[in-house]
Amino acid sequence: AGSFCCWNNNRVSIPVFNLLPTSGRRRCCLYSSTQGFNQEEIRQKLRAFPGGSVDLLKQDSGVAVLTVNNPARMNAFSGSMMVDLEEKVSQLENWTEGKGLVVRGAAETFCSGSDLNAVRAISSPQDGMKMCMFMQDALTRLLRLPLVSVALVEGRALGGGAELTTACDFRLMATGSVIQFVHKHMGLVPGWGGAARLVHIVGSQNALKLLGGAVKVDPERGLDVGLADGVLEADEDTPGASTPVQQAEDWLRRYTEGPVPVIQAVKKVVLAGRELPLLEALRMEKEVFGTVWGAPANLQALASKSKHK
Ligand SMILES: CCC(=O)SCCNC(=O)CCNC(=O)[C@H](O)C(C)(C)COP(=O)(O)OP(=O)(O)OC[C@H]1O[C@@H](n2cnc3c(N)ncnc32)[C@H](O)[C@@H]1OP(=O)(O)O
Repeated sequence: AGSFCCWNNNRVSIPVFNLLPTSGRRRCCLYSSTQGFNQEEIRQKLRAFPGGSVDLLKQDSGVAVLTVNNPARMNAFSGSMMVDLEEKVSQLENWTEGKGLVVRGAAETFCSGSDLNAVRAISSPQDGMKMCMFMQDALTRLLRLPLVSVALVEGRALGGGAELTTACDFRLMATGSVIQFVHKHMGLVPGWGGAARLVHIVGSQNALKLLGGAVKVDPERGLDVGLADGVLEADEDTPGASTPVQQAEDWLRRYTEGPVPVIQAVKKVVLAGRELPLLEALRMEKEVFGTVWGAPANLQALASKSKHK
């Protein structure tokens, strides 16, 4: 109880996430050893390609900032950064006070995908698939966090960087930024789950256009196809103007304002609706409903006789 399953390939059932209670959440992997997935072995292989970091700042406001930090390589993901990412996702899975998450890149650019130096060194299909499973697992768990997440896209989000934006609930694009699934130009397709998520976000027709054409998506086009949820205007000339991260946090506030259990419950019911067949989603909704019905926020709202004008 308290979790549900998906991925019945090879008759393996994988817990998706735990709903009750929020504390002591169990970490779960998308793949198991039956599919050749040994997380510790892959971690060790990835650590052989160091450089950069993925940094997590958890704030008292309940909104965390996750920064992809490798500016010398336009925030490309080294192997050790993939391990960092997975570790930071684990920390967020256990963050009971969390409500929101901003995912960004250091030095005013988002992420240029996987580090091509590492890619060259692990170009065997077997190793590539292991890296792919590791990143699919980390990014699926990122999207399934009971936090409302937004990718703050400044500069470029290329290849795996574009895939990372799809592992957030929302995407905010800064003026002049570009999201581009450049995989076709690299003789590849997305492997970090980016294609599957893109279809959910923009529909299969648009996904085919964006992947098949390796289209440069600027903010205008992003809004048009539904990949972007908002555009941040540059405001460098105004003294005291808020930074892009502050702007992203302000934008997110409309969804994260309120008690932690309620915000987390909202994300959970939406996630259930997005990932589960209807009957299972309805059951899950009932379970989550049970956690908020008669809970302090609900009782307080009833006592205050609030009107929704
Ligand atoms: C999952 C599949 C994948 O993600 S495959 C990887 C997809 N990504 C790419 O192919 C990105 C290739 N890089 C580029 O197109 C350009 O570097 C971009 C990002 C447009 C930036 O161009 P520009 O502003 O001219 O800077 P630059 O090329 O001089 O780059 C600065 C330094 O960063 C490096 N860099 C950039 N991207 C990567 C990467 N993905 N892996 C490793 N290094 C990368 C560049 O090589 C350059 O380094 P250096 O200064 O020459 O030492």
